[in-house]
Amino acid sequence: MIEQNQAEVLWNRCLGFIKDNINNAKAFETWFEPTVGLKYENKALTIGIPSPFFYEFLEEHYVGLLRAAIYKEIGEGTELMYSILTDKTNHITVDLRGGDRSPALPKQKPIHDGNKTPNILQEPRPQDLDPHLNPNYNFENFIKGNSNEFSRAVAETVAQNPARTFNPLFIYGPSGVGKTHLINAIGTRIKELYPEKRVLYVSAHLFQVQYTDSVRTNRFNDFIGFYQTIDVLIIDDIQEFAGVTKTQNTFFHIFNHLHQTGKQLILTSDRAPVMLQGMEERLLTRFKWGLVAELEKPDVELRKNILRNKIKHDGLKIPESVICYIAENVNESVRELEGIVNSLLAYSIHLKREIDLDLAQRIVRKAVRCAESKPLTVDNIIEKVCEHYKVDRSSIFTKTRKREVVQVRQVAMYLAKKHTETSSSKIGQLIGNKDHATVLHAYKIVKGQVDVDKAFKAEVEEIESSLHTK
Ligand SMILES: Nc1ncnc2c1ncn2[C@@H]1O[C@H](COP(=O)(O)OP(=O)(O)OP(=O)(O)O)[C@@H](O)[C@H]1O
Repeated sequence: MIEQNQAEVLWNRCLGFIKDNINNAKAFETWFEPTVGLKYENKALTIGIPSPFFYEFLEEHYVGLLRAAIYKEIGEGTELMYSILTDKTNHITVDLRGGDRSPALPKQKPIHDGNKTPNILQEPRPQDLDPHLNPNYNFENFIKGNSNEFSRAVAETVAQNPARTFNPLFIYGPSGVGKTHLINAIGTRIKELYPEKRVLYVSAHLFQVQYTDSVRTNRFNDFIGFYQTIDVLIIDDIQEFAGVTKTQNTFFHIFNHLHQTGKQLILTSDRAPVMLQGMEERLLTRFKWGLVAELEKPDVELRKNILRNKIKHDGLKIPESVICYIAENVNESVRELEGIVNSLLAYSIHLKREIDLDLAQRIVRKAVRCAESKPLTVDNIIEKVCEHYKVDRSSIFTKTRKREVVQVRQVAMYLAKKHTETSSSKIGQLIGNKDHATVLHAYKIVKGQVDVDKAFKAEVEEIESSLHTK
């Protein structure tokens, strides 16, 4: 490969020829002076031009002169390539190939190596591009509910009419609520309706890796050119761009190019644009150009429907009472729900027993120990302790000194002191109408036993693990 300065030398010779032969000095100043020789390799000279319009204009008006210049100064058969300096400070360029429309310059071979060879004038066939979509994530198996109805509806609208309605479509929401599923569903539907469209799903992380790699291997032009050929660009977890300025800068140019040329952008994030710290303002503004839709945590009805669907899909038999129990107690994300069903299946195979409420409770307790955000009350504790020791709630208010009832009171007092902010006298009042000294005594006794008796400790821990489940 000849150095770039040699490309400059070659192109300057061509410019000399052009200057001598052009009939209008002003035209030379306007159309040729801003150009620069960038690269010469494999009998192809790449020149940098300020905008795509230069390419159009030069090819339309000066193709004969260009051919004469490069044939004379470099040699017959030399190809001319254009590279748009979209950002002079950062040297971001977009490669175009000259000559396709010009009989004067040699015709280049058609390029159809899909993902690898970007060329926006000779777009690779759509079938050469792997969209990287997950076919398991489609609209058919995306269960509808109150929390996702709006996002789902706009997703379907975008899928029906890419780049005509909401552009960009920005979907945000906490982890595991179906963002990736939904955007894959959009991509898959677009491919079904418009097979000729070049759809690409990419995680923000992968985009960043590709970008860094392209810079490292001197293929930055290929990288940016490739992304500019995409019709529907889907980027997941855009919050990963926060704080990485160069990636943001590059994405900004790709975003602008695609948006301006009527291509669809679909983005997801774990938070709303306004909450995206470390993201350039100009990008945040653009994220809000189209539609920002929130995917909320699924409500209990949606959780039940998702569970029923998964159970049916996996060919499992799980009683409705178990479904309700899981849906009511596992409320963080759909991913968590799916995990519980998978664990249930694994446990039931391992223990060779039917999936029942008891098994579900054990698994849910382990999985969502601290999921509940509501503060515990003394009442919650009394309920769980009574449930555990199978003692009637009302018995703790009687004067009885039966061993099991005394134990229930003491354990309840211990847990109330440990897990609530309630004062000792209030705890005493709520648990059998005792005074604060009794509560402190109970706490000491239970704590002492927990410290020395492993079995008792496990028992108390089991109650503790149930405190946050309904
Ligand atoms: N409404 C739904 N119907 C059916 N499955 C769903 C639904 N919502 C989420 N899921 C399932 O839940 C799992 C997690 O969803 P997904 O990966 O799309 O979440 P996410 O919001 O992208 O999470 P993250 O931000 O962590 O990447 C997937 O298996 C997905 O299929």
